[in-house]
Amino acid sequence: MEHFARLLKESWTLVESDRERLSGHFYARLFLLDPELRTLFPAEMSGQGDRLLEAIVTATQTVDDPESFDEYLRALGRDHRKYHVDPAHYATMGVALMDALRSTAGDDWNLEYDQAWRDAYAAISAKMMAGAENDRNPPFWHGEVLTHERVGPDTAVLTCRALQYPLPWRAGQYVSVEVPRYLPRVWRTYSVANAPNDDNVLEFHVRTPTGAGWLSGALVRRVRPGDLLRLAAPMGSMTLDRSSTRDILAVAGGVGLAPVKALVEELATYNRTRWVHVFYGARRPADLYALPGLRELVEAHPWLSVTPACSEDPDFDGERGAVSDVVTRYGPWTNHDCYVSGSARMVRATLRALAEDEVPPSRIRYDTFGNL
Ligand SMILES: NC(=O)C1=CN([C@@H]2O[C@H](COP(=O)(O)OP(=O)(O)OC[C@H]3O[C@@H](n4cnc5c(N)ncnc54)[C@H](O)[C@@H]3O)[C@@H](O)[C@H]2O)C=CC1
Repeated sequence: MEHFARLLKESWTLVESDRERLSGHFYARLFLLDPELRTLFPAEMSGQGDRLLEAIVTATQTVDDPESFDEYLRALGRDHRKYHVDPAHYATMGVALMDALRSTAGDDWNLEYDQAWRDAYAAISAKMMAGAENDRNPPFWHGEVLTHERVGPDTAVLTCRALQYPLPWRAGQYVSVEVPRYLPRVWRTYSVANAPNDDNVLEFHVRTPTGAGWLSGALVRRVRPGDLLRLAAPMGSMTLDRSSTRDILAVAGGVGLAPVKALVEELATYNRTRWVHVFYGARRPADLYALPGLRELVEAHPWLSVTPACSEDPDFDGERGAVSDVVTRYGPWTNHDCYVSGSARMVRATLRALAEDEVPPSRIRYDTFGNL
């Protein structure tokens, strides 16, 4: 297995710096092999298109740890049902991937590399197909927007009800979202900001700093109550371990508060014994949109404390600085279960702080949507 993983990583270095060419070749080949596949992708390919290749490559690079990535790949397979991907498509994608790798790598590509990628792709696609096949849920749910509130110039909190079928997510997980009316076939992941409930209602917190994020832009600025969304495949491992008796540290940056709020709501249904400390960082006080709701939860639950922090307001009447630094000031957190949610850089900084406190990695849960 070590040799196999080394071959994959070594060969990846031949194409890594030429991602654009790899991606261009992959999609050109894919659509030539099966022109029908083009209809599964959005009209505007930049950004979205790369996600497929990205997912394949990420999975291939993690093949040396098959146990821990088994569930990830199955979930990815379940998630891909929303694109109406079938087993024949997986075979076509494999051919396009191999062609793209060979032509981008050039003369240094060899037979050993070729075999390693073919084996890796076969293993990954088999797991993804198994995940898709065993999924009893629909490929996606329709969700009707119930409420939409602008809580800042760039930020919205919205709720929607999944229609027809129950949507079984766990507190802390994320789902894929599409807004067919404005951006058909463009899917992005968002953490669900509330705990599962009998009403099948999901809450999302979305922020889009000026100019960034098509889908987030539509969710913040265009979506209205009554609009239909599509939701797919709950994923992610930032979930509660109910068997643990350790106290909890949750660190959230900006709208990274969403999954943390869901976890706290879930804890409110059964916790009596674990202290739960939430650190909630934002740039300015006006960005702490969720603070009033959190304060209500603190009033209701004696085991909960919330510490807000502002990183860009030297006059803030509370903790100042990046939330990762603030957490360090309150530590050590060595004996806590830790949850971290925010931008990739915020997560990285917080993981470093927790490593200094010697928190065992197995007690830290996080999901990032960007590369760490
Ligand atoms: N499950 C998850 O991990 C989730 C992650 N997110 C991500 O969270 C991010 C939130 O973005 P915004 O609301 O714009 O937050 P932001 O960029 O305004 O940052 C909020 C706070 O996070 C901390 N922070 C940011 N960059 C940092 C750095 N380099 N080092 C240390 N601390 C840092 C600071 O305390 C800052 O005040 C997005 O990237 C979003 O994709 C959102 C929801 C769920």
